[in-house]
Amino acid sequence: MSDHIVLAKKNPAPNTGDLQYMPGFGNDFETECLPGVLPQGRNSPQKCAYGLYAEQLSGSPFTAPRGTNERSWLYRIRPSVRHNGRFETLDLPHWKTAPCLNDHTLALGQLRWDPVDMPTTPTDFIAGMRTITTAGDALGQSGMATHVYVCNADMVDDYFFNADAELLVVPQIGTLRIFTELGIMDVAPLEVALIPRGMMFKVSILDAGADGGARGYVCENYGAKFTLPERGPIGANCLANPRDFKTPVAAYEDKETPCRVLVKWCGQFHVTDIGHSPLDVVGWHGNYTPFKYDLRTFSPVGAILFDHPDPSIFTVLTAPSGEAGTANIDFVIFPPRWMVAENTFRPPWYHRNIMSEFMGLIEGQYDAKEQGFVPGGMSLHNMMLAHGPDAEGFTKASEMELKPVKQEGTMAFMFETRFPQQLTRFAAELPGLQNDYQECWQGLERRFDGTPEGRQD
Ligand SMILES: O=C(O)Cc1cc(O)ccc1O
Ligand SMILES: [Fe+2]
Repeated sequence: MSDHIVLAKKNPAPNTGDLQYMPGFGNDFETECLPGVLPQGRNSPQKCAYGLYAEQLSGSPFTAPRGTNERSWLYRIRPSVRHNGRFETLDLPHWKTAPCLNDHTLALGQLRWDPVDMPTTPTDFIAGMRTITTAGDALGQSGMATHVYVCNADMVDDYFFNADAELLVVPQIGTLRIFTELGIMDVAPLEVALIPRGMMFKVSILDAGADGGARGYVCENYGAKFTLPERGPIGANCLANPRDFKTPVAAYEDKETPCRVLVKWCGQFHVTDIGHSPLDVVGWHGNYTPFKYDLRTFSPVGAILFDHPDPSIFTVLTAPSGEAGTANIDFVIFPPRWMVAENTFRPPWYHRNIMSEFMGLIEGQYDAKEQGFVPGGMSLHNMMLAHGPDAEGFTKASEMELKPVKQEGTMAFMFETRFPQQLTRFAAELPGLQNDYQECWQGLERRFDGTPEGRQD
């Protein structure tokens, strides 16, 4: 950690490296780098301690119901408005925003890709964002985009905020250090991080992969914020537990050198100069916060006698759309777990879905695909398009002895949305697009020639 960064110290949690986090989902937190930064019993005293400025960051309308009302109070060296004049437009050609229709000529179909290559020239997290699909309409504050980021350079004097969406970051290779206005999070593969809409941040690569860079997936959520799904009859525990979400303690940079603030706003990018680091929040309190979550702390609940349940049992976070049970986005994982169901075809069933499914693989193998879906790769099974296990997977799962089997060393995930996902031209023209993906189902033969008990071949 460099000299000019100051970190608050508070209730160190175990196993969090040199950074500290506060546990809980949607809590009202408070954290300060110096004693007495936070005013007590009020938000906006005539003079703030240490001469700081008070600034509110509203993540919901003032009048949102208590359950969804989110804001934080930031006590900072300068207010955010202190930058050098107007914004200028900036070109980031690979980061697209919905609606982004008819951008390619690829025919409709089930799609799968090999991993996107690492960049060969210095590329930071923002420049390395490559949009794969867009869905809905960012201006209508609904829908989402899926991206892959590939980067090999740190953001040093560049800072970014996204007015269009919150960002759910899913690293696949390399550990990211995400320095936000509210604190610093280190996020490694098998962890995810959420950066709230409008919150300033920069990303550096803490630990690059073997090929010198970092890669991962991002879900850009234009709609209502990600929250925990209801557990229904599961009760008060399991799935993603609130205390496993970690919000960083306050941290600030006291840096008085030329910097830039980059903004994504209604699908366009803008930049302005600023003479200091905008990550200058010395203390804050509130419930509009970034957080990270370790996917290994997800406690899966599944079938313990027979049948394959709907994958919604594996929902980590859901972003509601306003229509009950119809998510703008569900973030679903397929973690290591025991498969014990008797007399059951255990992998995912053949399926057509009104929701549109984008999938990625962080490590290991996914149980519906024997080959071709590799870590860092992705697949798209769009609205109402049929999909399911490949022929090899079907044969194996139909004939295996159904003793308990542990699926180990695997972590796949899905960004599932109610909106059809529109492919970008970049995705349609990626060299890693598998032209032979359909082949994986061609070995599924006609099977209507068996006995009532099922064909024995
Ligand atoms: O592989 C998929 O398509 C995702 C998926 C997984 C599952 O267990 C059930 C349905 C489903 O769509
Ligand atoms: Fe599916």
